[in-house]
Amino acid sequence: MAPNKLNSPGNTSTSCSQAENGFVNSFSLFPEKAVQELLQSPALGTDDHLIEFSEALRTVAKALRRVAEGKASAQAEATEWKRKYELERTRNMKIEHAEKSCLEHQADLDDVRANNCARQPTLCKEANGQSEKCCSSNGICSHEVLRDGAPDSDSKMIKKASFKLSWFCKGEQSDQHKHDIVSFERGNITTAERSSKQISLKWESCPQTVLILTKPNSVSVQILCAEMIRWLRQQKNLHIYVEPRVREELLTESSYFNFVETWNNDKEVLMLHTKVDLVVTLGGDGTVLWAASMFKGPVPPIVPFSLGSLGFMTPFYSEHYKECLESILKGPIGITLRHRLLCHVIREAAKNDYETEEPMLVLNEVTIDRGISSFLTNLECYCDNSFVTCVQGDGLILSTTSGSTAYSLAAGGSMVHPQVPGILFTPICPHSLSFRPLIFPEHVTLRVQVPFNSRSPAWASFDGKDRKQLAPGDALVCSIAPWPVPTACLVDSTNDFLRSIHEGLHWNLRKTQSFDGPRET
Ligand SMILES: NC(=O)c1ccc[n+]([C@@H]2O[C@H](COP(=O)([O-])OP(=O)(O)OC[C@H]3O[C@@H](n4cnc5c(N)ncnc54)[C@H](O)[C@@H]3O)[C@@H](O)[C@H]2O)c1
Ligand SMILES: Nc1ncnc2c1ncn2[C@@H]1O[C@H](COP(=O)(O)OP(=O)(O)OP(=O)(O)O)[C@@H](O)[C@H]1O
Repeated sequence: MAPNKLNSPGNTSTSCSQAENGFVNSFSLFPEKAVQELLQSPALGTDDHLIEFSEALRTVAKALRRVAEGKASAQAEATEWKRKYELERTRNMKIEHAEKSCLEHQADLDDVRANNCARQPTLCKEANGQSEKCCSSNGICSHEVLRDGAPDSDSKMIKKASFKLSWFCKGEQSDQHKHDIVSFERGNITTAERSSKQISLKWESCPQTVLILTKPNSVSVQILCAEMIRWLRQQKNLHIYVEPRVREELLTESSYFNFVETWNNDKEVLMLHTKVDLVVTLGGDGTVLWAASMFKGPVPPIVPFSLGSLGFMTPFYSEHYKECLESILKGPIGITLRHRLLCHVIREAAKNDYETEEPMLVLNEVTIDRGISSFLTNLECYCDNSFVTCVQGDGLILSTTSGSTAYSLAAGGSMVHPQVPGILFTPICPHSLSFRPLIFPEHVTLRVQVPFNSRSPAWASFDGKDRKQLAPGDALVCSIAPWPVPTACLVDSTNDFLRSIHEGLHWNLRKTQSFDGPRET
């Protein structure tokens, strides 16, 4: 009989194995459910037309699924092109800047240096020794020019300090970032020296402008901030930038702080990276996240002072700020290059694939969760257009390795050294016993799609902030951003990371077993 044909073991097992693999999709669910409901009705159970109707619906569902997959793949491709375009634009801008700086550099250098050295005799000795190497083909140089009509009369034009990054491999210094090179000479596959050992930043000209970012509503932070500004101005003659809120607080305390600079609008914030040589944060990890979020492109080196309860990214002790800053301003500085994720929300309602919202950059993670809804999230995940899985649970965390000790860790993800390039894929309370977290390599593009049959919308949040609703059909596409966050190390990136998990998490703390007991003979 026809209903038996539908309920035949063959048919049931096919739909079951699809469901187990997470392949049941938004379109195929509706017709099956509808048909089952119809079949449950005794009056219609034997109607052959219904069977035909259900098959027709299945065909339509299949076609719709193909359309959805095609659209998703086009979206991912468009995002990838957009990313490549942004990379190319950044690269061209860098080349343009470098060329411009090289020309101006020679002419201006003597002038500016003479000025600066008069103010900072000790700092410049070393930098002057390095100046000839500036713009050399080895290492990465940085010079940006500020023409802002700054209030200070002697600073009509402040040259952003240039620096060079070098990678230390096997205790030796290497000017160039060594990429992993696979050799296959005579049929033997070997890899060259691994890249990205300790990274060292050496100033080629003196840092002149410091941005200080502070955790709000903290008296101890306010006091330290004022003290640090006085010291940086009086002892180092540096230009200081703070947030508008902090400038107001400082001026309420004393008119002495009139020289402290700030910005008036978001446009000026976007240009901060061209003015600031160094960022100092006073707070906890949240203040480092805040600092990173202010830079939508390149980020100046950040020196994070610890004034919170937990500090995974804040290795510097505020009590010793003078010694720390002396040594940072002099250089060289150990650097942890922390990767960020570039996230695009792509709306189903968008008229074309290029109509995307402003991309978001995260240093820790982007979380897609169920928000206040009591339903399971249902998220289809793809990696470079290959189906990964369907997340049914409270949500999913896509985390950087720096964020691996934050929310991802609490959701069962592994802790990963921040210098490892990769994207952690960590489910939140998955309703499945076998959903272990994954780590993807740095070059992939991940896409998380809310299927059309989802019972509720999902919510994306970026480093725990800026929640955005994802309606059925909307997707979040994310990949590693081209602008990492360079944070200064107290010792080096490995030592700082291990110290943070030992001190912050008491990782693997256990009383040592005593010698006094049974022994293997
Ligand atoms: N269940 C959880 O563990 C949980 C839940 C929500 C958010 N978070 C984390 O909080 C972060 C936002 O931090 P915030 O300070 O603005 O909010 P917050 O003030 O709520 O602090 C969250 C805590 O996470 C810690 N933290 C932040 N980044 C970290 C990192 N990279 N490694 C280890 N610990 C880290 C902070 O020190 C702080 O103790 C989010 O990015 C997310 O990772 C964690
Ligand atoms: N300059 C800032 N402006 C606005 N918000 C900020 C700023 N700096 C930090 N925050 C926010 O304040 C919150 C607390 O900051 P932070 O984590 O640095 O301090 P904390 O909570 O005392 O540290 P810990 O979590 O280690 O105890 C975070 O949510 C962060 O995003």
